[in-house]
Amino acid sequence: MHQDVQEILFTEEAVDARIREIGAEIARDYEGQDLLVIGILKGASLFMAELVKRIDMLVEIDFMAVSSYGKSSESSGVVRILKDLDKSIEGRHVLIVEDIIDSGLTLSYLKNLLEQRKAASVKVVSLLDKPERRKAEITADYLGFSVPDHFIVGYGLDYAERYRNLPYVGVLKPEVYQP
Ligand SMILES: O=P(O)(O)OC[C@H]1O[C@H](OP(=O)(O)OP(=O)(O)O)[C@H](O)[C@@H]1O
Ligand code: HPA
Ligand SMILES: [Mg+2]
Repeated sequence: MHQDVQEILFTEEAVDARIREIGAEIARDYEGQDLLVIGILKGASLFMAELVKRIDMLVEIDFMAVSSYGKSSESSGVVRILKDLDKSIEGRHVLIVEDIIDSGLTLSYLKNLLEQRKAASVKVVSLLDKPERRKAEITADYLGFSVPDHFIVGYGLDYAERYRNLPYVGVLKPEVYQP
C-alpha cells in the first residue's frame, strides 16, 4: 500500500469482480441495441477500460474531458468542457461512465447536456458513489460501490493529479491534503 494511503477500501480483485458483474448487467439490458459508451476523462479512464472489456457485445466508445475540481479537493460547481464528443449523439443510446459521483454537479451537468443533444436515452454507470456529499439530485443506473465521506484515490481517482494509477481504491491520509 502507498504510504499516503490510510486504508484500502476495495482491492484490485474486488473491483475486477464487481466490474464483471456490472458489465454482464449492461450487456443484458442493452442486448440488440446500438450503444455508445462515453468515458469522462481523466478519472473514469481506468474503470472505462476494464468495463468495456466486460460488456459482451460490440459497443462504440468516445470520451469527454471535463474539469470541476482542478487542484482543490472541493468541487467548484463550475464544469468546464475540455474535450467534447467526436460525433452527434442524436437518437443514440448513451451510457456515461464516471469514476465517482460526489456532489453530483459534474454528472447532472453532463446528463442534461447529452439529453439536450437528443440522445435516445442517457444512463450513468459509476464505479463509486459518495452519497453524503450530494448537492445535485442524481443517482447512477449502475453502481460499483458506495464510499464514505473521505477523500478517495486510486483506480483513476486523483488528488492534484497523483495516485490515479494505484490499482486499488483507497482513502487518502488527511495530512496529505490538509498540511
Ligand atoms: O460529483 P462531483 O462533485 O462533481 O465530483 C465528481 C467528478 O469530479 C472528478 O473529476 P475532476 O473534475 O476532478 O476531473 P478528473 O476526472 O480529471 O480528475 C470525478 O472524476 C468526477 O468527474
Ligand atoms: O473523493 C474524491 N477523490 C478524488 N476525486 C474526487 N472527485 C470528487 N470526489 C473525489
Ligand atoms: Mg479529479
